[in-house]
Amino acid sequence: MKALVTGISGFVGSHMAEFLLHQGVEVVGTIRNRSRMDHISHLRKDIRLAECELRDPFSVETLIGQEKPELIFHLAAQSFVPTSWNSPIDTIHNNVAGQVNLFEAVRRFELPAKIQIACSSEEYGQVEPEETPIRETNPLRPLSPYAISKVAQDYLGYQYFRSYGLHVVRTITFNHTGPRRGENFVTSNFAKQIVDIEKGRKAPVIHVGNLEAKRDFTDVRDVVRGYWLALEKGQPGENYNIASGTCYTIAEMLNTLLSFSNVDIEVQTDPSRLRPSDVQILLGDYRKFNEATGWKPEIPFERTMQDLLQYWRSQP
Ligand SMILES: C[C@H]1O[C@H](OP(=O)(O)OP(=O)(O)OC[C@H]2O[C@@H](n3cnc4c(=O)[nH]c(N)nc43)[C@H](O)[C@@H]2O)[C@@H](O)[C@@H](O)C1=O
Repeated sequence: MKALVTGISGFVGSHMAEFLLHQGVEVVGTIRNRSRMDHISHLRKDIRLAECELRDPFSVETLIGQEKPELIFHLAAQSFVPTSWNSPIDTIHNNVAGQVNLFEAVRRFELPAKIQIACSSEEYGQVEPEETPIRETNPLRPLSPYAISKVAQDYLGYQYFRSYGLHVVRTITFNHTGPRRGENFVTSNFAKQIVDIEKGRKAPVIHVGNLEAKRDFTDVRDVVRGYWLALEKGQPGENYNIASGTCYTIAEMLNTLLSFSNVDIEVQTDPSRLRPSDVQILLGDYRKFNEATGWKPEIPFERTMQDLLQYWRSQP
């Protein structure tokens, strides 16, 4: 069995590759010439890398024609919400055109591949507290250009299934974190600041944005197991929430991290970390996915937070 992982050098891509190798699957991953390789350096002898610019139809067609994978995990994306306000067109182009190119190449070669696409809980956007836990039937009220790009990816998945019968399974993943999470994202950002304080590299002040927002965090290792199950047991054309079913305020998440450290810190709001509009609450209902695949989260939030701190402590 051969799997293609787009964005293999990224946070989720590297965990996906590890999971697939454990299943005995042959792994090919896409990178770009500016990709950082540190997340996959330990896997280099076990995986194959292909340079591919997903925004370039020719590049994607060449890759798909050469590799003809049976499974595709489409994880490559511009995934940081604040960047999408600074460069909205780039985010939309990158995320949407990349996926269209992939679908068109699969279609052109009539490849019977199963394709998982990484959609996002950001698509739900403005959710009222009484509308939680969020089901797949909730309305979509996206609040950022990133969220718009994910709505487009999501509905393109639906449309290519309906129009051409592509085996597309849409996973709507809520926040996920764990070792190797990029330092821009809130869990890693706070964990790294704590470790910098522990190591005496930084004054004991943590800079934060909106601490009131509520997020539903799943461990990345549970998420990639979900992506595998989505292709093994999920129905083509369907969408599935992948979530923990519990949410914390960002302040609670910070306190959990701090409970595993002995630094004394001051918390300071940095206005540049506040967003033009922030999704206030994301709390997912994963029953549909559980019924289809048997998936449920296994790694407790506290362990994820501990592992994340350990990751940053182990970095030079
Ligand atoms: C499902 C979804 O999940 C992620 O999107 P996100 O929720 O925007 O993730 P984040 O870690 O940037 O922010 C989480 C919350 O934390 C608040 N917050 C407070 N203070 C800071 C802060 O200092 N930095 C950051 N980054 N956020 C902060 C911030 O305002 C927001 O309310 C991506 O994986 C995305 O790709 C995706 O699909």
